[in-house]
Amino acid sequence: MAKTTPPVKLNETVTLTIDRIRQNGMGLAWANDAKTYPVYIANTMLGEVVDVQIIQVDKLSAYGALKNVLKANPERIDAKRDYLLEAGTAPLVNWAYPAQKKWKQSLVKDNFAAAGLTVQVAEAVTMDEQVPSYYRNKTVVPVKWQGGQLQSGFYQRGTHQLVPMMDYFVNDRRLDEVIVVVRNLLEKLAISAYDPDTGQGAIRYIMVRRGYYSKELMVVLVSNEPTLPKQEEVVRAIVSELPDLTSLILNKAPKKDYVQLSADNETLYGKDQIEDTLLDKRFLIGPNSFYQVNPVMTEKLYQTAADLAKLKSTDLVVDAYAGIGTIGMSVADRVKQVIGVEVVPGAVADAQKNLALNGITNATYILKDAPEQFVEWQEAGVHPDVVFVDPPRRGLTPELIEKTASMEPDRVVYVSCNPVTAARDCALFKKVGYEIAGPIVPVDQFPQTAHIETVTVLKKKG
Ligand SMILES: C[S@@+](CC[C@H](N)C(=O)[O-])C[C@H]1O[C@@H](n2cnc3c(N)ncnc32)[C@H](O)[C@@H]1O
Repeated sequence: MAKTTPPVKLNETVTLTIDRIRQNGMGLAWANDAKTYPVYIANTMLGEVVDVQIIQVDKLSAYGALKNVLKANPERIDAKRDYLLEAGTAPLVNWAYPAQKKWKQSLVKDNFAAAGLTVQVAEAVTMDEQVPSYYRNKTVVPVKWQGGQLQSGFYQRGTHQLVPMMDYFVNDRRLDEVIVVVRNLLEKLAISAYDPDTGQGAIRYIMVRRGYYSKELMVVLVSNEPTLPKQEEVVRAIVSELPDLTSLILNKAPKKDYVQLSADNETLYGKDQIEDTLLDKRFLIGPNSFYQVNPVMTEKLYQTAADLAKLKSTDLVVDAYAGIGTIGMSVADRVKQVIGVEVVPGAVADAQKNLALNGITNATYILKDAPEQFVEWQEAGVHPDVVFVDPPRRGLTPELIEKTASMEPDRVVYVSCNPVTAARDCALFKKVGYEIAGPIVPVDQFPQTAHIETVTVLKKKG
């Protein structure tokens, strides 16, 4: 192959036009007339003409930092929160919310088109606020001693330098307050924090989770060491400074890897879980359990999924990738039986407690890898009417899709947090006899970010 020289040089400033917005919310501009060499630029919008300083040059593409907007998209705003762009936590913060909503709708359509599927996509279901913010019920924040102070914030990309941050804009405000209170107490008691350079020190992260309706508060100290220095003093101080504390947990995570929490928890104060409500059902939530982060939108998401499923009182329903059983339990009253599967032991334990808490007797949750469980169900002759799937970002496996089709459910309701894998998997469902019924509904669980949740209904053909 002929050796080509990139059309841009490191540190030079160039004027570019944003041609499209990528999946992660970054603008793409072409650096050459042939449109073969893209430059990716954060904090840009479609059609904008921008001055960009080139900050990374690779063989096939480059990254640029926005210096100046020469021609702005009419929906650009100045949220005066550019630190969020650096943190990467709210990449769309300078987009007026209607522009975020419109882009997410088109993103879903484009992803399905790329997978060979022409689909209708409804307008995104959104929060009621004009500027949706302060919605997250959980945050995990790294801490580090720097310049004689214990800082909490985010790691600057590619470095071990922690940038202090107090207002995350997307967290429930009480979460941000609690992080600061706990961090200050740990600082006062001179508790060591994990240093990624040396691999030494105790506290790695502070995690806070709060019930939206219950206001119950869980603080998790994620530690590199099995006990904390001055543990009793730490507990006493946190308990006395946080009157709303329901649960204080030590999570022992001695590994030097990217997994934030281990499965090893010790309750230092209060309960092992907090409780919250979704669609009038009560849920116990442990430190390791997946629980949707935007409670207002979660209710809208589940409502949308249940409505589109057109449930009947005779239906046998599968709740796959169930977490603590929230989807299945929110529809259990309307159907004959729910059978669920989830791979995280703590989540299944919570699901079982949640069944009892809500007096639900027509649902069961199994601890297993979902594809494996689908094989077992299929071999046992199980014939569900409706299958809900809500997998992580990587989506479903071809085997699970094949086994689903073999069980011949009338409807599959695919709840997804990644339109790329949802589109890929729906194309596979099409090959095994299912078609997309009605428009795909995007649900904006993650305003100010590039993420979007979707609900797609697949119906058995013929
Ligand atoms: C996006 S969450 C959805 C959870 C739940 N449906 C909800 O709405 O809260 C995906 C869930 O799939 C679980 N999971 C991941 N891989 C799995 C697998 N191979 N088999 C079963 N569950 C899995 C995760 O632990 C997580 O609870």
